[in-house]
Amino acid sequence: MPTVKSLAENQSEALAEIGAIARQVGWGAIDILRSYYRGDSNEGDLEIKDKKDGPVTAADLAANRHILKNLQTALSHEDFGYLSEETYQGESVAKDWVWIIDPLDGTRDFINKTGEYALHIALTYKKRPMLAIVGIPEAEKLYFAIKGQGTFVETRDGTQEPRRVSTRNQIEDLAMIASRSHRDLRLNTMLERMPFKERHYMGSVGGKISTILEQKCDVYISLSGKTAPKDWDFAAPELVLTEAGGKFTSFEGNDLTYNNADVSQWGGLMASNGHCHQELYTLATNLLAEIDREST
Ligand SMILES: Nc1ncnc2c1ncn2[C@@H]1O[C@H](COP(=O)(O)O)[C@@H](OP(=O)(O)O)[C@H]1O
Ligand SMILES: [Mg+2]
Repeated sequence: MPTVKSLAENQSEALAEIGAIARQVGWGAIDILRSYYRGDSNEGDLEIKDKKDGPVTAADLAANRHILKNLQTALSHEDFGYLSEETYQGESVAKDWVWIIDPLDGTRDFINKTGEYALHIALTYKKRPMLAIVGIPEAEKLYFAIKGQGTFVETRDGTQEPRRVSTRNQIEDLAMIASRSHRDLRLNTMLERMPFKERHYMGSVGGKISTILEQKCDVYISLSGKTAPKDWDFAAPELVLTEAGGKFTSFEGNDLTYNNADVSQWGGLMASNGHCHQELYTLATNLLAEIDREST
């Protein structure tokens, strides 16, 4: 059984072993989400409930139970902490190694049947991601990455292929993707003023990052408003993008940290293929200042 001791002794071997466990758990959660999505779950209806930060369904909760139960069975209980969207108690977890889990990213799109939802499982060490799974149930694909070892996509039959970001390197040639449902006037105005070649909108952070890994898009931009995305929305997508050659930072160019006192990720998030990353976040920052001046 992989433990914190084995992680300290031979990190890459232990992470490879944990990665295999996490992928298996991820496929099980994909099956649960797909069966609720199709309405053929034995466990009953979707039972949609509105919470402060958006809707939650029986599918979120069932996938969450599956992930926690199986990770906790396969791994030493004392060694790892768990920060999950569905069980978050308002406090950070006092462990070095912490799993950050979103069993259903894009719940609103799941309910609205756009097919644009994902599953995120990240293992972080001292607030930074070391291992990540992003499952895309409706594509039956599972992206995974281990720090320093690249990003791969796995299909149902266990076939794995490496993934890299696109080589497009002029802002005018880039395809941008942003949220379908979390956009306010400030973000919309900023996106309109950026000279992208294409603009796309879809649900789920994992889904948007997967379009960059498939080289259909090159940039994902998000901006908090009255509310902000949370650690579980970003931790796993970050690592699968950066290990594929992309960059994932705040509008100030900083890395994000996770499992802080506040799980909200306030401010702007720039995720790109990396080739004009600094130019992109500098432009975003300048445009926001311009927009804010105009509105006062
Ligand atoms: N400005 C914001 N405020 C709060 N949550 C946000 C947000 N932008 C994105 N998110 C969260 O990020 C996830 C993906 O959002 P989107 O589909 O719009 O990209 C959703 O979470 P969940 O569906 O996991 O609850 C959503 O709640
Ligand atoms: Mg969720």
